[in-house]
Amino acid sequence: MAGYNLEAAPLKDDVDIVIPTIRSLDFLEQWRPFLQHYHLIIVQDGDPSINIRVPDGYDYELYNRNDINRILGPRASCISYKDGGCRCFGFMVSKKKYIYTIDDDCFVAKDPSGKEINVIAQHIKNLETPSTPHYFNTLYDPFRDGTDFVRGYPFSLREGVQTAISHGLWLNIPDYDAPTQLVKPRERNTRYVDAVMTIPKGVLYPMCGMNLAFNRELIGPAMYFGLMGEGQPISRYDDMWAGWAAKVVCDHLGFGVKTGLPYLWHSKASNPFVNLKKEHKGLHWQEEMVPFFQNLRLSKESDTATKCYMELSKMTKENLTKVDPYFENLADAMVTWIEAWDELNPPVKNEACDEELNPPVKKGTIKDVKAK
Ligand SMILES: O=c1ccn([C@@H]2O[C@H](COP(=O)(O)OP(=O)(O)O[C@H]3O[C@@H](CO)[C@H](O)[C@H]3O)[C@@H](O)[C@H]2O)c(=O)[nH]1
Ligand SMILES: [Mn+2]
Repeated sequence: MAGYNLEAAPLKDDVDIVIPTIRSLDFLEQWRPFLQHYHLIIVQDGDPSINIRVPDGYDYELYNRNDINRILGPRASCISYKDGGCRCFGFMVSKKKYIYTIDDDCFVAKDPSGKEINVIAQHIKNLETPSTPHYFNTLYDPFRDGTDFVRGYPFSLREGVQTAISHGLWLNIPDYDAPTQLVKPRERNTRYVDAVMTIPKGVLYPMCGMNLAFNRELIGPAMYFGLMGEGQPISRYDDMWAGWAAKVVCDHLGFGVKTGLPYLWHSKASNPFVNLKKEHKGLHWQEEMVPFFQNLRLSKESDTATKCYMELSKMTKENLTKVDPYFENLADAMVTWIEAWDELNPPVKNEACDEELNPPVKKGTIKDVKAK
């Protein structure tokens, strides 16, 4: 692929870019310098008979609802329809180590010096350096250039843990819920905070899927964006559900989650009145869902993301069905998701000794992390 500087595309063979879309992919024109060397997995939501155009020069796979039904058969029921949560189908069909997922109404942002931000380069830095979930560093990420652990930071904790998730932020339209958008229609985020930080162990956060990267080998099976959209009582909590679940799984398995840089420019295409209709049950249920995730404890037998997720599905059924019968369906869909994940991502066997080549990742270990 000619034309753009390969240095702007680090680890190009290890990253897939997943885009859910009900609109157009013209936004990719502006991203060429940063995204054109990567492979795209586009999940076309809504009417599958609509032909969407992918800008020339991009290498991509495109899946519509008919494709999802054909590939997953009855298990396609676990993939949301008419909700951005359909993106997780892309996570499942990818074979790469890292996923970067971005929405179709997002554009390249500039840092305060006026330089265009290379989102993937920053996410990869975040993912390839350790996290520090056990003790907070007041100068934020000690693995960034020009900073370190502050005085009083125990040396025994400076190795950190492997990072599984990098949550990027947004300039212009912030990720507010519909009521907040409705009362502050003109609010724009102009504040560029030059910081990356680890979200401490035991602390949950509202994960947004708009500008998100993760290590699918470590946490992929826990990145299920739930059952939302058409036919369901709730929408737009897809990324929240995935974020809460993935964080408790990361905490349990000893992996870290970072938030902060990189920023992108969000020029919101969704409508807050429509969003309020889609979100209103979630606005109530989050008061029960968050304490559920805060209080659950996974067992020590759950030593992989898959096993954690199966245990989580059982706990969802036991604890949240009293909130609404919907959660029973969600819990079943979580199991279906894992079955489908395993079918598309079978464990790799070493035929010489008949051992699995991808055994459970040892808790809290860091592979290939360069010491500072
Ligand atoms: O039915 C749908 C609706 C949307 N999409 C695609 O999903 C992403 C995000 O959609 P949108 O820009 O409308 O959503 P926002 O309100 O701006 O952003 C947040 O909502 C989250 C919850 O879904 C989302 O992760 C956040 O970023 C776009 O690419 C749409 O095209 C869809 O596929 N199906
Ligand atoms: Mn948007």
